[in-house]
Amino acid sequence: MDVYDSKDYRYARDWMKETLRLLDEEGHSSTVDLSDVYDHLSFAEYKLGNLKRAAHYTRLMLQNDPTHARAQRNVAYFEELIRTEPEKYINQDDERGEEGEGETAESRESMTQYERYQSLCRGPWPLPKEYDSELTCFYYDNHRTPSLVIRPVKVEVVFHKPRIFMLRGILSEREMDRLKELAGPILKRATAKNADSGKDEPAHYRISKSGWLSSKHDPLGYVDRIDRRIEDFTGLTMSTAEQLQVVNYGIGGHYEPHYDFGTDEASFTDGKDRNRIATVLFYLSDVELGGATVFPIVGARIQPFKGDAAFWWNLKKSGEGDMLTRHAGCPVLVGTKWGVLALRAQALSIMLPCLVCRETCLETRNIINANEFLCSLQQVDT
Ligand SMILES: O=C(O)CCC(=O)C(=O)O
Ligand SMILES: [Fe+2]
Repeated sequence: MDVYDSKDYRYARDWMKETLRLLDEEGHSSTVDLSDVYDHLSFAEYKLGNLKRAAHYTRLMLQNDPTHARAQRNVAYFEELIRTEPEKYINQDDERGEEGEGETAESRESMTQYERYQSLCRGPWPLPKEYDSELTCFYYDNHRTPSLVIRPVKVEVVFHKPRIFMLRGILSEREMDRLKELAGPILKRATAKNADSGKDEPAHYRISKSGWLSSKHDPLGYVDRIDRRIEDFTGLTMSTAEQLQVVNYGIGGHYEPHYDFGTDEASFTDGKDRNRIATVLFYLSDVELGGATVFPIVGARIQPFKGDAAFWWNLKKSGEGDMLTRHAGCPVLVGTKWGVLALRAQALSIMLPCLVCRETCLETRNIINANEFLCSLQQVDT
């Protein structure tokens, strides 16, 4: 019961419910104790804040074993909490009853964030009707950079709020092979910042291997060339960008919903005054099953296609984080997933006046480009 021991109660609940389903389908099992399953299920629901369900499973446990003293005490305890503090203990999950019924637009509305993530990982949601006439595709060049003029980027707008762009066929087979080759020796279990300790540590919500690609280790110049291509089409300077990050997910690998921009004050007050304005996520592989990139708040879903990249702005023109950009990498079910992340940071103090008013930034090359890109791709604040 790894998920249970690691306090991953949502998954623990899913496993327990699957056990119940199998017991129901296959009849009695000599190895699985039904009371034990209800006991774990009840505790998981309790930890998830669903007291009505927790009480329900404990009652089922009592049906199986009416003398179970702890179960008797727990039912009384849950009932007392539901009676005295319903606003605290009856949440959306409880009100909706058991999940698993067919999804509708309405039921999606009332899902928790995490359930939206899970649902989108299972399959796409229909796009809002008003998108029909708005999703477009076009070739993009900036009329200036020779490599772009010769080979414009094929852009497809796949979502509007927030704007999500797909850059089709942006990497060649040779480039992708080279990136994977460079990644081989540097891939390590990915880490994330632990909010309590402030340290980078492996985390259950991010299961993958990753590594930073330095152009120093690439005498053939592939990394530099890709970095420059990003600079050319976004206009965002490489000088404040992070190194390219290769990510590799095996079966079950995933990255739960998060923001790419810094949400804490420290991101703005560490003297650097910068934040991750945009994300480019290159896909170096197709994924046989699973592995989509999803945006649970807005219901967007991107299926990885080898050679394509997804691009979105993390910050609004005001420099504030765009809260609609919360996104996740879904669990890979069959196959492996390779990606390269290019996170672009921009010093906000010099960027903001330029994004608001084009005329004020004529001297700064990268800023002018960023502004043009914003305009030409009709970046809109939401
Ligand atoms: O793998 C994905 O689809 C998303 C990865 C991601 O969001 C990240 O690494 O920040
Ligand atoms: Fe991300």
